[in-house]
Amino acid sequence: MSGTLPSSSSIQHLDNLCHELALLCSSATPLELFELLAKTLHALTQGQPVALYRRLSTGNLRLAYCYPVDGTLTTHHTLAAIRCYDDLVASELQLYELNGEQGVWGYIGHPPAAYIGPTQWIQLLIDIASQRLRLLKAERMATRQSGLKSRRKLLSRDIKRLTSIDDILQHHGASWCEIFQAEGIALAYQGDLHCYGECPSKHQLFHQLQQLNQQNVQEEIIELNGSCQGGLAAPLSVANASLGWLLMFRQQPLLPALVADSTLQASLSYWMPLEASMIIELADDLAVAITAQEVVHLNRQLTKTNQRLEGLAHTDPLTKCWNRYYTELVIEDLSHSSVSFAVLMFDIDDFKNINDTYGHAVGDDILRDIAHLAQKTLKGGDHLGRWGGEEFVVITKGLDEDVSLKLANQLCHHVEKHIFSIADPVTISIGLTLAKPNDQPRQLLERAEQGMYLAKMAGKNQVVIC
Ligand SMILES: Nc1nc2c(ncn2[C@@H]2O[C@H](COP(=O)(O)OP(=O)(O)OP(=O)(O)O)[C@@H](O)[C@H]2O)c(=O)[nH]1
Repeated sequence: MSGTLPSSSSIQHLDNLCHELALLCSSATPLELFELLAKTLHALTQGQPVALYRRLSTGNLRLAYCYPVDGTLTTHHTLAAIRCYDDLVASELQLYELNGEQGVWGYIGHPPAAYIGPTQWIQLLIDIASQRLRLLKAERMATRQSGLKSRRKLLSRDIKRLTSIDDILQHHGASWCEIFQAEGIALAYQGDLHCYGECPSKHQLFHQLQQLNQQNVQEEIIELNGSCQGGLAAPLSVANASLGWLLMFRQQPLLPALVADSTLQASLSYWMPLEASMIIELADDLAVAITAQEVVHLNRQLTKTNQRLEGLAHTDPLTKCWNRYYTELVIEDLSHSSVSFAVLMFDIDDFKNINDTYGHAVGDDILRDIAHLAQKTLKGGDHLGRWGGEEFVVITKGLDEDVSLKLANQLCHHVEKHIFSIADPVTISIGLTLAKPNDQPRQLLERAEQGMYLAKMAGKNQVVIC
């Protein structure tokens, strides 16, 4: 071109080229870009089919796009058969390199054409397209990476709140699908499958997992074929222990409806290396989250079991109030503290008579009723324990003698007024004592018992302070 005036046809070409370049520069997705580039090449070669191959990290090639979309692979079988650079060279296709960040990203090519537009313009078109592709990919990956980063933060924050793997998938599945442009996610953990979105059937998944586990694979990530075509599997592992698999699925092939040929299907890649590494990051987070969740769950169960055991060890089975062992501990503890407290010991009057008249089972009911009644009379921080047989002990804190006496009298009164299931009256006798400095538990209890004995002596159904 240099030194000569351009002809009118080359001006026309230039016009078209400027238009194509403008379109390429404004393409919003790689697919749109491939379409435009292939369409332009198709026109410049007077209707030759155009194929685009992506270079994999293994050095092999994969057909990623072809134009025209319909029918090309049926009429040009050789395009689909190209799997490596040697195949490409042997094919005699007219080739152009698409350069990515790290060298050749892929190739675009077409069968030799009888007429072809000016090659330097085509090269310019390819260069601009490569540049645009790099930009689009960088932009898209940056958005997705930052999306994944914030979802990973949310996952670690949610570990304690989410109660199961299904719960994790319900809360995060939709966002992960969006970030990875996937239709479905499955988590295989301890022989169970948990699915979100559109996944292959459980039968197909179990079959696939069997294969994955048998392969004893060393790779970090595996693209799936066959019935799980479009799936990517990343191992869930913590500290080198394998827990299961994270599977992601893209059901839509890059070449819609073109690829009936299953050998070609097997050679299609649905995931980019950067996506794969992002999925590994997610799998690592998930493995930690699931393990942490398991630990939280086990801890909760352990705490519950401990509480139940502790409750059983400290509770009287008949009346459900504290037992003597625990009541002794409470008195022991309070005796060594500076807290002021009073001890009430009470006993059901003529209980042997009640048992003899109405039977032991009715006697048990009366014991339960009295414990319930006492519990209702006492305030929140007070302690009620069954001391043995028909004897109970109450410990109440922070009350002086007058208020303690009032409480004891109230208790007597409530029992007397209560309507029990028997015709005979039911009453109690109470011994009351206040803890003195340097009191030993035994001294305290002896005084309370003495008071109770005196109350019985004085005619029962009353309180005596000792
Ligand atoms: N139903 C029932 N009876 C019990 C239980 N534990 C002890 N007893 C009975 O409580 C009765 C206590 O009788 P005594 O010690 O003679 O005292 P009392 O008849 O209440 O006479 P006073 O103390 O003088 O009023 C005995 O008959 C015991 O068998 C129990 O868990 N259930």
